[in-house]
Amino acid sequence: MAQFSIYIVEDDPLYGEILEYQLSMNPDYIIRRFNSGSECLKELYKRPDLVTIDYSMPDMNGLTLFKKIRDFNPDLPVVVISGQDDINTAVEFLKMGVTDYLVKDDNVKSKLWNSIIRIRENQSLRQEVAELKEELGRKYEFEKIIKGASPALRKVFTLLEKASNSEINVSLTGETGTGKELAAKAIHYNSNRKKYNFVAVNLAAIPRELIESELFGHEKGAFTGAIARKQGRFEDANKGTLFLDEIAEADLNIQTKLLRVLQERELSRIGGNEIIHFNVRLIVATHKNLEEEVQKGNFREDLYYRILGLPIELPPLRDRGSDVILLANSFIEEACKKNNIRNVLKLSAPAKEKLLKYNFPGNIRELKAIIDLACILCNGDEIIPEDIRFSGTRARLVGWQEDKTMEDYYIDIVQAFLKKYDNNVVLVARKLKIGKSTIYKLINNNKIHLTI
Ligand SMILES: Nc1ncnc2c1ncn2[C@@H]1O[C@H](COP(=O)(O)OP(=O)(O)OP(=O)(O)O)[C@@H](O)[C@H]1O
Repeated sequence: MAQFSIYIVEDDPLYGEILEYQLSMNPDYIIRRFNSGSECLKELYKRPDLVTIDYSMPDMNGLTLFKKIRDFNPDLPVVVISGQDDINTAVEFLKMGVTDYLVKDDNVKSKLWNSIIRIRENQSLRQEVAELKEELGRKYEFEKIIKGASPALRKVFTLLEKASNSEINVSLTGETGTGKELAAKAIHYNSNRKKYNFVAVNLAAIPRELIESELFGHEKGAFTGAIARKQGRFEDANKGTLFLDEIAEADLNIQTKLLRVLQERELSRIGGNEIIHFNVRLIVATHKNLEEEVQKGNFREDLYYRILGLPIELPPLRDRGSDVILLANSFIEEACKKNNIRNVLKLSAPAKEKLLKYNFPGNIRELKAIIDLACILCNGDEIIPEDIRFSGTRARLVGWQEDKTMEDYYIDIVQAFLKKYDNNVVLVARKLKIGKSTIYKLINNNKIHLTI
């Protein structure tokens, strides 16, 4: 067990010594003795784990001292040791929240010993309950922010929890609108860094020539237009989390600078000499396949390994089964509130069917926009299929690329099905109406990689 600090307030030096001697038999107990209440009060800021007080002290009586201790720390256990065997005083103290009331008799040493054991047991139980509550709170928070209950999302929740409980860098992948930024925020706000800043930078949204100054800051006059010193986003995120969205868009020059800064955990602003140390957790996101970008020579391999950390893939909405309806209902509720629609609208059965059949290339962001519009178009209490409008340009084949061959598409499709059905080759073969051996051949020839 950890060390346990006990303050003894006792004006009788002999009695104080006896108590100290008895308690110091336990090597975990760190004892300090005070001859008066005021001396003890001055040292409370050092956060003892327990205070024992004599009922009658020269400078203040036990009751006054106890009230002052309570004002300072309402949770600190206090044991009163009194020369008076007066039941009324004992009851009064106990009602006020004293942990124990002991009478100075021949057995007081062993009674105090047992009382401390009980207090410690209680404290560790309370701590355990608090920890369990916090853990529960965390789960609740994740599920409150990131809505969904599909098996694909459950796997993500497990990883998000691991990420928030640790300090590891995180790399989020997933198609546009799958909730990468939301996941990054959820990690931050469930982590020990939550009291500090969550800073998001979208590298695709900033002109190339400004990225360096945005990330690392600049000194006044560092370049034309630098009219004042500017702190960079790394500094803004100190002790917190820096979310670099669209990391694949960083050019090789920025990649090199990022690598150096991340390796050394220090930076200097453009045009400055001062070395600035920082402490950030990095979360990066991209809708591209970074490994492929490394192979193509577009992304530095050493930087890739430095930022990879814990990779988390956000599944596309079409792989989240009935989460589509769960999310739709939640967005309907939000939209009705926002638009002052009194009765929360319902999704009719054919409307649900229409949503479930769609492939949502824009994922959750697209679903949200579709639902917002449907709530406005809806005439009754129920959303009907006609209220649900898919934008023609978006309902295209996902992943369409001119340089892909028919075989590439074939492989993509089989790979996607294997992922969706947990690598169940027999089931995938049945769904796609192809032979099992065809799939096994693709796996054996390393054309398909089974992912977990
Ligand atoms: N599971 C979810 N529950 C509720 N809302 C969600 C969920 N996932 C995403 N959203 C919402 O969908 C929208 C898009 O999410 P977000 O911006 O996090 O996606 P993204 O993957 O970062 O997109 P992009 O790659 O385009 O930057 C946001 O409004 C977000 O709040």
